[in-house]
Amino acid sequence: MNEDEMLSVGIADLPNQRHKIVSRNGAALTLMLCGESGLGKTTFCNTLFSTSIKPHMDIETRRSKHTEKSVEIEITKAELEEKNFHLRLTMVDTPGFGDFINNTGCWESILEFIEDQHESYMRQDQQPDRTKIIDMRIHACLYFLRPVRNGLRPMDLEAMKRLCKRVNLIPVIAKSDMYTRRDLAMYKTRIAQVLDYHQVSIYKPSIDEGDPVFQRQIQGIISAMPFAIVSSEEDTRTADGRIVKGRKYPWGTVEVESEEHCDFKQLRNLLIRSCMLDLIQRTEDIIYEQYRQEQMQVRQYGEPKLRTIDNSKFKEEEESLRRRFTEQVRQEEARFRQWEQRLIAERDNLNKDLEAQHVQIKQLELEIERLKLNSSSRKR
Ligand SMILES: Nc1nc2c(ncn2[C@@H]2O[C@H](COP(=O)(O)OP(=O)(O)OP(=O)(O)O)[C@@H](O)[C@H]2O)c(=O)[nH]1
Repeated sequence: MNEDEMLSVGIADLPNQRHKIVSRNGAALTLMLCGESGLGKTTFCNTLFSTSIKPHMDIETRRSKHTEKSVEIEITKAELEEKNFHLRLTMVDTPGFGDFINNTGCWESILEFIEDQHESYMRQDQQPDRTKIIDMRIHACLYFLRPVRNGLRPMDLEAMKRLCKRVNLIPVIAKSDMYTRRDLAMYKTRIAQVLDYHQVSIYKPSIDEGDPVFQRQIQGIISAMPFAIVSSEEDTRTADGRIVKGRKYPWGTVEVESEEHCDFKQLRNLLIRSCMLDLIQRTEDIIYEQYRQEQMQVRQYGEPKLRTIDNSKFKEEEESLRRRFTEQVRQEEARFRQWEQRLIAERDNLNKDLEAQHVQIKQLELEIERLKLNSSSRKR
């Protein structure tokens, strides 16, 4: 035993114990992919984990989904292992999101799903036996963007405004190989400005003050936000003969992993290497805690969740039904009013006839009276 060991009580060994526990238990990460169809969500997911976790949707299913007019929730689970560390991964896709001409409120079913996971966890946490808790709380929502001249489409802004309160929101510019360097830089600046102006709080990793290497890494990640990504499941050969994941064009190869070409590497660092624990911890300590506190203020123990958000698609249908019903009632009322007026007019006519006949009878009666008087005076 050296002098240092003799003097210390052993607290410094705690990180090693922690490391052993975490290595043994592995981790569970739940990611949500949000964004309109065809922006490369499936490709990104498979590129990120270098396996075919998510199958691509075939054209026919994609086409039929476009006519369904609803946002679905599609869950894919996978177990990944690297150097004896197990990651239980859950990917939540949202087919149908933002795919329609009128996308009003399409974020609501997604928001409801996210809140339902907090709710489900809260309910299980209130039970006496908490050994079998199923935790599907979303640790990060990757929001795939198709940028426009002034930064963001109104729908994306509205959706992100709501999502950022319930989940670690990470906006990404999808298929960034489609834009020139200049346009991409402009989009990045504008998106950041718009998000800032509208107070959409996107996820920012916390910087560990003590570790300068880690600090530099995190600063690199933050400065790359919003990430502009390129994904590809294909291996391609570069001009200098390397085999890389990339997209081949007549003018050259876009390398997924090159920081010169896109921010894929920074995003992967954030999600898997540097900030996975921070994402999980922030979900638990800040986002879930806020949800729990809000609910506890308006509900009593065991009371079901107040469903303030109804699916807007149903709301629209309900509204149009209500309008149709009101219109039908209005038409029927007008028909009855006409019918009533006709009846009243007919009654008035009949009354007039009756009155005329009454007058006629009275005259005849008078005539009879007069004739009677005449005949009796003649007899006398
Ligand atoms: N240029 C370019 N194309 C991409 C990129 N990522 C994916 N793609 C292509 O875009 C098409 C759609 O990709 P998917 O990954 O199926 O898109 P998705 O968002 O999952 O679409 P849905 O399955 O309809 O929800 C495929 O042909 C991909 O090869 C990218 O970064 N750049």
